[in-house]
Amino acid sequence: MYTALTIAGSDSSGGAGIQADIKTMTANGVYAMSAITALTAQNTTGVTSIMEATPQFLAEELDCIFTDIYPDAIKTGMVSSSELIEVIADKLTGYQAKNIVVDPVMVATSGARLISEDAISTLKSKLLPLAKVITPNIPEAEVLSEMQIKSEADMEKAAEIICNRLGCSVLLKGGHQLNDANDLLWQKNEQATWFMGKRIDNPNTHGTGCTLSSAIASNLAKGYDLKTSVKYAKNYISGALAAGLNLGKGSGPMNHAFAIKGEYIDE
Ligand SMILES: Nc1ncnc2c1ncn2[C@@H]1O[C@H](COP(=O)(O)OP(=O)(O)OP(=O)(O)O)[C@@H](O)[C@H]1O
Ligand SMILES: Cc1ncc(CO)c(N)n1
Repeated sequence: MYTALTIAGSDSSGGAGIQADIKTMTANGVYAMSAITALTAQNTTGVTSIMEATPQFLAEELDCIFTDIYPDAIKTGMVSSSELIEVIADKLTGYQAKNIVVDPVMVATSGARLISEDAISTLKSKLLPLAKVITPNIPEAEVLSEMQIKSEADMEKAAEIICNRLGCSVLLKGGHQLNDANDLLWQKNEQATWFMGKRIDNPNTHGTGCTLSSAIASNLAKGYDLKTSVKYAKNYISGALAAGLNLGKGSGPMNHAFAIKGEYIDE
């Protein structure tokens, strides 16, 4: 069985973070493991409290995983401090991890900040360069490229800047702000590949970013190339959104049980 690891924060409401990642990996037929960077007390309306793991504990989680069931792919999500980012970068390098997908989580859908200001520079210098692909949304890409993004042409410019600076491929997600849910994959030698998505009329988007990056990692674990992995992951998230679950008082979670599995759609 193919195996994948998520290194991320726990979401007590089960819609984002570790819980979204494990649901996604399982639904995509991959054995899921987790190294928890922080506990969050949160629900569909917001985050009320965060308790970080200690750097030493996170290091032990990663040692236990890598010395026993070696992951075929890894996804990282919420990592709130420089120290924790450094532990992850050291361990991923030391264990020669492959197929690393970094979701540079900065702010939750509800608006809560999930990373400290100084950790952003550590993320840029230590973790993002290890990634096969990073998956910023538009506000995160604005921080990483230091430019404003108002159009699909701006998305291409920003993705190129990030790719050149950090040396990794960039999947810039349009879902957040622009009208269509079109995502841009920028790879060093191939430049722009667009993944077109129709905007699904569903206000319940808690955990979309976590779900997409976990689906990509699952597909990489199975041996698909990056473009195919993104294509199937986009199909998965569209299925999970279209299933139309409506739970909670705020922006609710998606339905993984009825998400159509990525591989079976080829449009
Ligand atoms: N309403 C929608 N309809 C179709 N696809 C969507 C919709 N909203 C988001 N997506 C898709 O979901 C994926 C995640 O994108 P999004 O920009 O929402 O991530 P994010 O902002 O990082 O998520 P999060 O809110 O969990 O941090 C992308 O492929 C995006 O195109
Ligand atoms: C734990 C966690 N990770 C990521 C996000 C981003 O959606 C969130 N809301 N919570």
